[in-house]
Amino acid sequence: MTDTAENPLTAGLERLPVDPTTLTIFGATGDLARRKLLPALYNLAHDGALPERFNLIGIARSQSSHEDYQREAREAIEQFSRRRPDPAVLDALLDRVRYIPGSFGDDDAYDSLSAQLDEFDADNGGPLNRAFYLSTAPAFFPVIVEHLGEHGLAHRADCQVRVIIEKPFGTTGAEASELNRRVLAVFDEKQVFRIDHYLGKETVQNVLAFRFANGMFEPLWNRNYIDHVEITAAEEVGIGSRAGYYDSAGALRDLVQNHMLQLLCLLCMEPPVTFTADEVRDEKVKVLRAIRAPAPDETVRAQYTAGTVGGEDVRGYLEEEGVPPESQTETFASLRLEVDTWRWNGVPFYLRTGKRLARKVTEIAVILKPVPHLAFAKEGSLGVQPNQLILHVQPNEGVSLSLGAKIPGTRMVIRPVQMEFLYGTAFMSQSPEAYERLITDAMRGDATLFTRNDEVEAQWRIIDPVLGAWQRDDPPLAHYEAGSQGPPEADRLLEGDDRWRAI
Ligand SMILES: NC(=O)C1=CN([C@@H]2O[C@H](COP(=O)(O)OP(=O)(O)OC[C@H]3O[C@@H](n4cnc5c(N)ncnc54)[C@H](OP(=O)(O)O)[C@@H]3O)[C@@H](O)[C@H]2O)C=CC1
Ligand SMILES: O=C1O[C@H](COP(=O)(O)O)[C@@H](O)[C@H](O)[C@H]1O
Repeated sequence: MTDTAENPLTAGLERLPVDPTTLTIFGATGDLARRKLLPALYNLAHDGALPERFNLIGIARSQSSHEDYQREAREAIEQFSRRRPDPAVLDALLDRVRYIPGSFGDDDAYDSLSAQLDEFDADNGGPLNRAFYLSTAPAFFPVIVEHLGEHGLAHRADCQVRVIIEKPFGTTGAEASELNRRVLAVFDEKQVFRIDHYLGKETVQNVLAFRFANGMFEPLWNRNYIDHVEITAAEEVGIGSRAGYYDSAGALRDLVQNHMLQLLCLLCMEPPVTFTADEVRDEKVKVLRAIRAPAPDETVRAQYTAGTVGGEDVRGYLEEEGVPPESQTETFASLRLEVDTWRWNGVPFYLRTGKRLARKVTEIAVILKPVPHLAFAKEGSLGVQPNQLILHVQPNEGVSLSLGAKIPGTRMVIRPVQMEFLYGTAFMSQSPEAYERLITDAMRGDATLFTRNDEVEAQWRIIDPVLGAWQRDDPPLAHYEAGSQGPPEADRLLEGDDRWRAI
């Protein structure tokens, strides 16, 4: 694979202009900053996609100096970057990094931040745009936002100020509304960029390209031709060292409320007139509003027990470090949803996600209705199956379509074959990480791939009743062996609609 910049098929496409910016990461020593944000910034620098005048400020609790933090950032980039770092690019990036030790609730930290921002402005010959990335535990989101407001850092007449907020955005609809209220008391909605990193994935954006750049699928894209849809986000990994967060979240909040509902929105939304932030998000909100919350018997929740994943014995969820021995938290969630619109009425959408499943796979499988009549002899048509269109989000990014084809020979015997588009071979390039795209878009002020306040609240409106029922043990928690296809209870949801595709 060639680098994007050197690839004739993609050259020149990455460099949309970004105004000079100072990016501040709150939680700069944390797991997300180290594994994703710093490497994304390096890769943007490598591609020449950062503004010429770009500076980075890290804030966290640890008492480090600028030099210590630059060293930590170098190590994180060397360990996690998708590319082997070029020393010259890395040195130039780190040279513009500063660190402020301090507590998020402490006014001194914001005074130091304000002074450092002014210093960067002065060094760069004038005011730079400011982006504040809240890569912290959610409890700090309102604290930081309010301190930014109190210290006069939320609005500036001479530059753009933006705030990027990590997930989870609330743990219930009520919390999300309250958080929106507190954030929007300080910032205007157009300054706010709520991250859902799935929207930064190339293959997720390709759902829109696939639907709205190809005329041939639109006539089929409705209840007349589509039988049902399966959306899977399966992971091999367990919860790692994130028990503190995960045990209070669970799979429904962690992946369904955000990433999976976003996939569903992109799949179901009506075409926007133009590809602008508010038009795209208006259409997504309409989809969310058309989904009624599922009844308890249209949901499955389950927890993994010990098993084998990728040939390695792994422990069960209750044995994971930091998980309370009685925990009822689900590590697998599955829902049956319907989108009550003219286009989709009666089409079931099945969602499933889980940790410690057989392999990592995220895909959208659109299963079309069977042909109305088979003219072929019975034995020849045994292999005829409804067409399946699979949007492979990860891995093996691409799209495949199953077709019935005649097996070569003297008899009319049919079996399914695959037509495939693979990103790797079609574009001969490695896709950028989601955070590369999202950080650039936020610095450019393009909110198309970020969730709006009403959107996030509409997502919770679907999830809240499920959480309520699950708290009442309805349905009871099921179990599945690590490394398996998930709990057998999930098959019950699909009754009459085939079987889940194998993970
Ligand atoms: N990690 C991941 O893979 C993902 C994380 N997210 C979200 O990103 C956010 C950050 O997650 P993650 O990086 O994992 O969290 P971590 O716990 O690893 O990092 C938290 C950061 O906040 C700092 N911090 C904590 N308390 C304070 C305080 N009182 N004052 C100042 N600094 C403080 C820590 O500083 P110090 O180390 O110096 O104590 C550290 O830099 C969360 O909202 C999470 O949900 C979203 C998707 C994936
Ligand atoms: O947001 C999250 O996503 C990851 C999965 O992301 P992916 O890009 O690897 O598909 C998940 O592991 C994590 O629990 C969740 O918080």
